[in-house]
Amino acid sequence: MNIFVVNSGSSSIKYQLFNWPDEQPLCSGLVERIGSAQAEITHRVFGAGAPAEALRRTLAVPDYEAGLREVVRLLTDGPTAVIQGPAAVDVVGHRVVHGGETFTGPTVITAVVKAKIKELFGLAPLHNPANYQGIEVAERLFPRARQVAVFDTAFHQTLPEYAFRYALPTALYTEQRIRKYGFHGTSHQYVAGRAAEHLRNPDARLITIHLGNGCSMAAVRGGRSLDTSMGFSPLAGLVMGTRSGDLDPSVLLHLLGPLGYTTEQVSTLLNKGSGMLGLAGSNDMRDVGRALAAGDARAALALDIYAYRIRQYIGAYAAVLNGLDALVFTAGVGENDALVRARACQDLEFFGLALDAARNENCTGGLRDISQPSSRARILVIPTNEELEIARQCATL
Ligand SMILES: Nc1ncnc2c1ncn2[C@@H]1O[C@H](COP(=O)(O)OP(=O)(O)O)[C@@H](O)[C@H]1O
Ligand SMILES: CC(=O)OP(=O)(O)O
Ligand SMILES: [Mg+2]
Repeated sequence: MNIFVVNSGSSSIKYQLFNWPDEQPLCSGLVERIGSAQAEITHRVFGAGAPAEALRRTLAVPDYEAGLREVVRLLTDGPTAVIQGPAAVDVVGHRVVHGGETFTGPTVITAVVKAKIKELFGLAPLHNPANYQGIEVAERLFPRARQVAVFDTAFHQTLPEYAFRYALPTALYTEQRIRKYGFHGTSHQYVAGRAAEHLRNPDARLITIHLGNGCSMAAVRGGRSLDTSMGFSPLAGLVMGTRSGDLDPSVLLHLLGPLGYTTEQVSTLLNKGSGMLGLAGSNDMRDVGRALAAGDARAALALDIYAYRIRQYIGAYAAVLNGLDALVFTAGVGENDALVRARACQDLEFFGLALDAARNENCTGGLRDISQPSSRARILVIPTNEELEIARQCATL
């Protein structure tokens, strides 16, 4: 069986094709800057005889349909072909960011499921519309395949009510479903599973720290999410690439009232113009690192704020878990940025956490332990693989 996994973002598509049940990736790739004449496709083929280098191509990709069509061409034609045609794909697994309270596990996509995903556009305006478009295009391009949705929110549906409810009048929850949902669940679930295996402890108390463009943390025990830093939307919690994370809600009222912002402007400011971009001038942590090395004071303060927020959540989640077996760093920043990891683990001796500076600096490859042997809890770096986790969940259906 072949499972094709699609992760449609606001301007990109990440994809991976797996042969099942051996979990063997046949190829993977990324289409960036969809909607531009200078879009870029990076495509990698795995297995015997495959070219070692990824293929990179710049071309016009006006929309998702054009992007996925190009990917299908790479899968089926010429030297990159790994399958005969679209009919060789049995299942298409889609990352869908918001599943509300309706979806607690992988779900075969029907007209009813699509309508529900559409209803949730307002709660995840940066993500669900793109995910939905990815589904519609995949239905056209892989008409024979079963389409399955795997929701970012599903893993966090185990949060106890006292953790997911806000202290607002009850009717706002019962009638309007205003509550904490949490996101990046597929990633937290995947790395928590890997960590528990590594520790040989299925009941491990873990704090998983996903630092990508969007950033979130989760408190996980026995493979169940007990709390997480994102909330009603993916805007809450940590400082992110372009999102503010936690704020006093009065700041919004001040922007909307005395400062005369429209709701649209506030949304753009908090989702797209804040975080590291707003503080340091770039949402890419590599730029912030370079600016810091060049003595830029704004970059130094931005990194202080970013790391301080992570440390606050480590403290909170150690309390939620009543102890800690491991801290797990993952995603683009968490896997690659030794300075961010070092700053996030600073001054946590109280919790018995001791980072090994050399292991942290020289850390490449798969799962790595970067703590000192004397550390009471392990500090792990585990590359996330949302696509593999999505394929596994599709296979369970
Ligand atoms: N070598 C690196 N050092 C520091 N940060 C990095 C490095 N490589 C990637 N990143 C960061 O990772 C981010 C993207 O992470 P990723 O998990 O791919 O995010 P997303 O899935 O949200 O697009 C980039 O914005 C960049 O800041
Ligand atoms: C939910 C979310 O924030 O996703 P991403 O990090 O991919 O933007
Ligand atoms: Mg991501």
